Amino acid sequence: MTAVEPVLQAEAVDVVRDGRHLLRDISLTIAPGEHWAVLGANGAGKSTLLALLGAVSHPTRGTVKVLGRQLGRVDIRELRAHLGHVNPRHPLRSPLTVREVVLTGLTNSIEPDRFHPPSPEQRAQADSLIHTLGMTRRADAPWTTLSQGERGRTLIARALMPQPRLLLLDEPATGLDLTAREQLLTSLDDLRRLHPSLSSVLVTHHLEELPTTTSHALLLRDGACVASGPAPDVVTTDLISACFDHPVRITREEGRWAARAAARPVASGVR
Ligand SMILES: Nc1ncnc2c1ncn2[C@@H]1O[C@H](COP(=O)(O)OP(=O)(O)OP(=O)(O)O)[C@@H](O)[C@H]1O
Repeated sequence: MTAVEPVLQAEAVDVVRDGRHLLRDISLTIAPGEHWAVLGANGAGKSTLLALLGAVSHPTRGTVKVLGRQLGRVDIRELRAHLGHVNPRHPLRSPLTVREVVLTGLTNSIEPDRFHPPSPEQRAQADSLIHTLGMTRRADAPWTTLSQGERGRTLIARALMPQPRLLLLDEPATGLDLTAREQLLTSLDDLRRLHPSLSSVLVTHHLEELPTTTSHALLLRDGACVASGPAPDVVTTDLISACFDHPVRITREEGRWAARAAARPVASGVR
């Protein structure tokens, strides 16, 4: 039996900036079909890790390999073609429609490439992704009129146009209201079921923002790994309390996690 090649492998990675360790000795292997959550408090190093995984920055020490090819040794554009990185601050100002925005994912450009119009197959692929992300009714709506949640789902469809092996999501539910957050999480679950070999990494500090299909988790604290592995082993009361340096109680219901402050022991004599 041949072993499945990991989509991404980070080994003993350190990131040092201005003499400060932002990440220390982080190792992570992501296999096809795995959906990782990276959890940690503000400043723990989550975005720094995601920038490494997205080939946006380089490690100070250690190696990052995308589909077996090492960051720093091969053309970075070639590696990035396998990585769907969703930038929540997408700098689009013009009123392109949802469909047009999704199609710009083919050229990873902000505006459409007028010299390379998409083929009928590519248009059909865009419509299929728009459908999976629950945006069919808004496919012809201009970007400038979209809600934050609709923009987020449009950008995920855009990132998927080049058929990446790994989707990187940095706090995709931040700022969304309850309905928009639930629509986003349902869309992510649908997407993962429809594309079983796609892998993903989702960064958040809110456990309530984890889709039910989250399979693995890595907990960061002050740039170091507190725990990593299958989500049920890692997203636990003890490990999350250690990660956030605060006593919390973790529950999981119908696949979704929730965290709340652990009840404090009542001191004797106090009513
Ligand atoms: N270029 C840099 N030079 C020095 N320090 C940096 C640099 N970039 C980030 N940092 C610091 O590194 C730490 C980790 O930042 P990072 O953005 O990765 O954290 P995070 O876990 O994503 O935080 P948040 O949840 O607040 O977004 C922070 O203390 C940040 O101020």
